[in-house]
Amino acid sequence: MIEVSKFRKIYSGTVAVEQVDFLVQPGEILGLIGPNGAGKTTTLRSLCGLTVPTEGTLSICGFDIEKQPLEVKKRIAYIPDDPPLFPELTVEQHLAFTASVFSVANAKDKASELLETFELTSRRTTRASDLSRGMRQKLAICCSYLHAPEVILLDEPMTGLDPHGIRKLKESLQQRAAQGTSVIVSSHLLAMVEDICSTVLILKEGQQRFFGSIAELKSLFTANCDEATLEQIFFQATETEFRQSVSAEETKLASL
Ligand SMILES: Nc1ncnc2c1ncn2[C@@H]1O[C@H](COP(=O)(O)OP(=O)(O)OP(=O)(O)O)[C@@H](O)[C@H]1O
Repeated sequence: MIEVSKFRKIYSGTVAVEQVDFLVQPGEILGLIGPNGAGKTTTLRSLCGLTVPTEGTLSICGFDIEKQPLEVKKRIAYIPDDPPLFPELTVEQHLAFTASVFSVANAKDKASELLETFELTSRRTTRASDLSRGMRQKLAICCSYLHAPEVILLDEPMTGLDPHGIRKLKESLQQRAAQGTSVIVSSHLLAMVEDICSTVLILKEGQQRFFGSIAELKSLFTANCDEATLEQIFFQATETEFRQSVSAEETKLASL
């Protein structure tokens, strides 16, 4: 479970995120979308404690990110768009290191299975510095899955992946969500978001434009939900003055 309330982030005068509120239940995959500079990475980094929020409350599985960072780190996996690996460590050394940090049981079997799924078995002894961009991404995904996190945050995860890798990543996220994991995927690939996400959060220039189900978003813009794609609606939601209206009750709650 991921809960974000009244989140705001200002970097030395630049407002990156302004008053964002959303919830990702266990088993849900949230698509985090918005134009460049919308605040997507800032939101993900704040959720895993790499960026300190200016205001608001962010929690993972009921643990406050600022007050209980260790409890949060045990339960979370964050895959940034350019994962920081150790250049001198091999593929299997990365997995062994990750397993020891998180005290993973049966780590060797789990690591072998993940390497097989993401087609890295033949690269077990290759150093990270000698992997291709897509292979580094696949290794980061394998490492992040090893401790069976309850929350997975991914920033542009498809970048560099081949079609097999994209399919395996999508399937693995859906499988993990089906087992109760909460997932956030930040991406500009709207067809992929529409394919695997149950809910979306649209940001623009740090402002929350919409949070809710894709069906709900479509119903705001079109009479026939089946005909409009998320891509078509994205432009209407971000290139107009559209703001999701909130009910009178929510407005009252927000003002308390
Ligand atoms: N470390 C930082 N210091 C100052 N400003 C920052 C910093 N990181 C991000 N910003 C600013 O915060 C805003 C949001 O940036 P962020 O990286 O969160 O956007 P994004 O939605 O992930 O964009 P993109 O789609 O281009 O990756 C931008 O105006 C950016 O310039």
